[in-house]
Amino acid sequence: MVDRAHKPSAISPSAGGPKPSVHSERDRVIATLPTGDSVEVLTYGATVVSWKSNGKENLWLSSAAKLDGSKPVRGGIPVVFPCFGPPPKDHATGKLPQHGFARNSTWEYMGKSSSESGKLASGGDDAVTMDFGLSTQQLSDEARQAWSYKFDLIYSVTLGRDGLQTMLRVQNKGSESFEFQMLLHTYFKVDNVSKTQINGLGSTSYSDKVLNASEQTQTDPTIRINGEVDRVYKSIKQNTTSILQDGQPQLDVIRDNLEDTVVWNPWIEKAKSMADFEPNDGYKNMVCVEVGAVNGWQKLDPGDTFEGGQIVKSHL
Ligand SMILES: O=P(O)(O)OC[C@H]1O[C@H](O)[C@H](O)[C@@H](O)[C@@H]1O
Repeated sequence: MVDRAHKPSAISPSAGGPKPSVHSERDRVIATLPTGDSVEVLTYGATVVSWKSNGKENLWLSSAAKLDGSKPVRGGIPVVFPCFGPPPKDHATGKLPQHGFARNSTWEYMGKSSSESGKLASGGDDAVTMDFGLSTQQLSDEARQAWSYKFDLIYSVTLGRDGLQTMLRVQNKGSESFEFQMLLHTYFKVDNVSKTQINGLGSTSYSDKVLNASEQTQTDPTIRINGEVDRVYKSIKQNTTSILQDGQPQLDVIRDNLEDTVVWNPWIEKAKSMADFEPNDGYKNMVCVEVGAVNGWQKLDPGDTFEGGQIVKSHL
């Protein structure tokens, strides 16, 4: 059971008018605003699998994604912790699978809080937050043996009229320090990736995992996708990465206390090689813009807490 005592108490929404609603099903929790905007979160991986605003789905989810807990979800927002990518063998995370254990562990739904105080609730609009917890005791024996530190994670998913906020709080509950990476592996849905532009990463240095080349610099302020892209942008100065479609702003991804962003599109061959990536040409309708702390390691001393995440705003 994750300790929620340090969380601020719920703030009542403004009086009058319809309120957001939250209902839980066997394997997921769904929040809906009076406007019809909604967000759906599986307890498996605390994976956000749908976020709709203005009647439109903002997240890409493979039609072959496994939602039954047998495999991390291909799409939505998988949570990556405590390592990104295949961990280095000589690191404390070295025995864990690619992207760690958070995305394939079952989290506890800790309840909702309504608020008008969040960053999404400007102008007195109601917002609703759902908290999910994962701690050492909930891990599989395999994961706990591979990484034996004591921790609490609280993942807070807030839906507001202005957008979606997802924040991960990491607490060291043990008596020794540990190192971790974290990332929110968001699959955004786009109409046509060939006409998608990504702005806000200009003049930033990155590692190109396709070319296996580190220390590259993004000279063009706009990234266009016309082939496989797998880049880790590091120590980014500006907080907002924007996704444009046909030259029109579609989404803003705002980093909160995180300095890195991965841009990924598997393109034709890699998409075909992933059994859970369907349809095969689904790469045309998605781009991953993944905020995180993945450049080196975050060190967390006993009792300390780290919090980072994103606010995503849709312009459509
Ligand atoms: O197949 P997965 O383990 O979900 O990883 C999917 C992708 O995640 C990130 O974007 C990495 O940068 C990619 O190298 C990786 O291929």
